[in-house]
Amino acid sequence: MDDIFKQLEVILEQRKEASSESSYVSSLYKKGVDEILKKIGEESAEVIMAAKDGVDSKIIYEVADLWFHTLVLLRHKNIEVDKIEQELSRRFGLSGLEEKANRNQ
Ligand SMILES: N=c1c2ncn([C@@H]3O[C@H](COP(=O)(O)OP(=O)(O)OP(=O)(O)O)[C@@H](O)[C@H]3O)c2ncn1[C@@H]1O[C@H](COP(=O)(O)O)[C@@H](O)[C@H]1O
Repeated sequence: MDDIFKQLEVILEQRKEASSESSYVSSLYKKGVDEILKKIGEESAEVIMAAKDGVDSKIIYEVADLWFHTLVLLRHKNIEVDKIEQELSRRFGLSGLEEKANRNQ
């Protein structure tokens, strides 16, 4: 699962050098962080509307759009996906869930 995030991370880094005419991501970088944040806002609203509609396929589609644009933001800020994984792992450990999960294995 996290493999796709890592693969996308590589492509999103490469897009910093690409021409904006051929690449959506490159054009977003060129428009600047406010445009990336705007997309995240729009995609968040679309996730909410999809969840209200209650159609699973729409929710999946919109969450993919939201996660994708969040990955673009992270790459723009040079924050690695690993850092998010580490933060979630830290919280998992803090909550004692890790211990419980290990006990149930
Ligand atoms: N996963 C995605 C991805 N998900 C969503 N999008 C784009 O994000 C935009 C979402 O915007 P909206 O939901 O508002 O939909 P829209 O109305 O069609 O788009 P707009 O006209 O509003 O921009 C669309 O233009 C989608 O094409 C993506 N664009 C690219 N990728 C990945 O990023 C890689 C690099 O993309 P390029 O930079 O385009 O080569 C690709 O190989 C893909 O793997």
